[in-house]
This record gives sequence, structure tokens and C-alpha cells, in this order.
Amino acid sequence: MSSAPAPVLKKPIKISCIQLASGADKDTNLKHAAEKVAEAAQSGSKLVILPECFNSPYGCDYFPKYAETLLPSPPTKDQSPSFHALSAMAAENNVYLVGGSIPELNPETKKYYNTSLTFGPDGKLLGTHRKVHLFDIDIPGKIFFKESEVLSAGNKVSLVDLPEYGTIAVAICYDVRFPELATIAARRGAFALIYPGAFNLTTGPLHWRLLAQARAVDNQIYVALCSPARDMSASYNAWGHSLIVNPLAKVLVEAEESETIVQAELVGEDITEARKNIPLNNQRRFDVYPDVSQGKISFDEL
Ligand SMILES: NC(=O)CCC(=O)C(=O)O
Repeated sequence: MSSAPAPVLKKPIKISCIQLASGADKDTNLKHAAEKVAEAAQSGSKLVILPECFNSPYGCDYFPKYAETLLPSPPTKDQSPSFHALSAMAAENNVYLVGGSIPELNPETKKYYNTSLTFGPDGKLLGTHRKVHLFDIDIPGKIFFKESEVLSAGNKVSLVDLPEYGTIAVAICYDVRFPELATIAARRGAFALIYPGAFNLTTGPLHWRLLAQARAVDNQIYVALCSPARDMSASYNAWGHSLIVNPLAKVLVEAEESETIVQAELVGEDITEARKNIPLNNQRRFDVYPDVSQGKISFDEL
């Protein structure tokens, strides 16, 4: 007799995506992020998410200037003011914090990364994710972007354990386009896929919501995409529209383009129910195609 699978989300958790307005001054960005994390925590969120490159403008010209070093870990305040600011935000507000992403410089290899840091309510670093799929696209007349001109790619699927709740997966923006990464995370027990991201005004309206819903319906778990607020005076105009999608791919909440906080309560029964009613997990045909969740998912990095 097969017993019911253990719930992947042990108890409900309220989460917030902070659609942060940030500018060129890192100190100001960090202070502003701290105010917004406190606001999200005061309204009951236990998991708070910041956007991609929340402490700097987004663009290849900016990565070296804003990069911080995270190794050896923990870094000093001089090496990484953002590491310390994020740790303090998590501890002061007693929340799990997915600290968007920051440009990182590995001092030994001299390589740059787009890196996300997740902290626990005690302020300790729980996980890191270096963007695995670099944003290199060229849509003539619309948008050219080549992160790989400056950045190197990360090498792992990043799962982070939140002990009272369960496991989340953290990836960054363009990573959302690669279903394998999401599927591996879901099949390894994640209850939510969390993507700090910054889509643009060309691909945002086409694919942002669609991709969030696709990853949710593929995997029957929650998906949260957290964007910066749109700034038309910046060199890169973020789409905004931070959103949270449930395991049936229903959009629970979606921002417009300006600064705001979107919130939703995630409930384990909704995952269980979606998987019971549409039992994909018992119907996979690993005799026909391989199970991508098996095998090595992590190479040594941060
Ligand atoms: N920051 C990013 O990775 C942007 C990804 C994006 O806009 C896309 O269309 O994909």
C-alpha cells in the first residue's frame, strides 16, 4: 500500500515580492530596501523577495563598478556591504529573505557573476545562486543584451531549506526560461520557485506572466517573480509586474509597473490538491525520456 507523499509545504507562509525602485546610489538603494523589507514583514510576510540587481542599475556597464566580493565567506563589510545589509534586514525583521541579486566579483578568478543570497531569520546565509543561464539575446530593433560579455555563469540548481516550512528553489530571471531547472527543483521537493528578475519592455509583455504560469503548471508548485519598478530614465527599463502564481497556474497577485509590494499566502494543501487532481507525478514516463532530476545538480562554487 502506498502512503500519501509528505506535504512539500509544512504550514502556510505569507510571502512578499518587493517591486523596488532603485537608482544609481548603492547606499540609498540598500537603505530603501531595508525600509521595504520592514514594511513587508510588518504585514505578516515570513518570506520576502527583492528583485534582480536590487542595489544597482542593471546592465553590463554597471556590473564591474557595483560588484562586491563574497569570498572568503562571510565577507567583511568593506568587501560586501550588501551581504551585511541583507543579513541585518532578515534578522531585524525575523524573516527569510531572498536578497534579489547583486553583481559579484570572485577575487581569485576575477570572474563576475549575477548572484542571489538568501538569509534566514537569524541573519545567517542559507543559500546562494549564481545565475545559470546568462541573458544573451538580440531582437533587432528592439533589444540587444549580452550578459556573457561581462558575467560568467553559475553551475548549480539552488535549493534552500526553510526549516519550519520546506524547501524553495532560487534562480534568477532568464533562468525562468529553462524548464529543466524548475523541474529538477520541484522533483527534489521545492514548494516554490523564486525568481528575482528584470524582464524588459519587449519580452516582458510577451513572456513574463506566461513563463511564471508555465513553470507553475509544469511543476504544480508556487512561482514568484520579483522585478524592479520601472524607471524610464534608466538605461534598462524593467517590465515590473511582479507576481505570484499558484500550483494551478492561477495568478494570485500581479503588480503594475511602479514600486509596490505584492503578497500572497502559500498553502501546502493547494499543492497536494493540484497534484492529486492532475496526477502528473505518477504518470511520468521515464521509460520514454530521462528523469532530469536524477544525477548531479551542483558543482562546487559559492
Ligand atoms: N535580466 C534578465 O535575465 C532578463 C531576461 C529577459 O528579459 C527575458 O526575456 O528572458
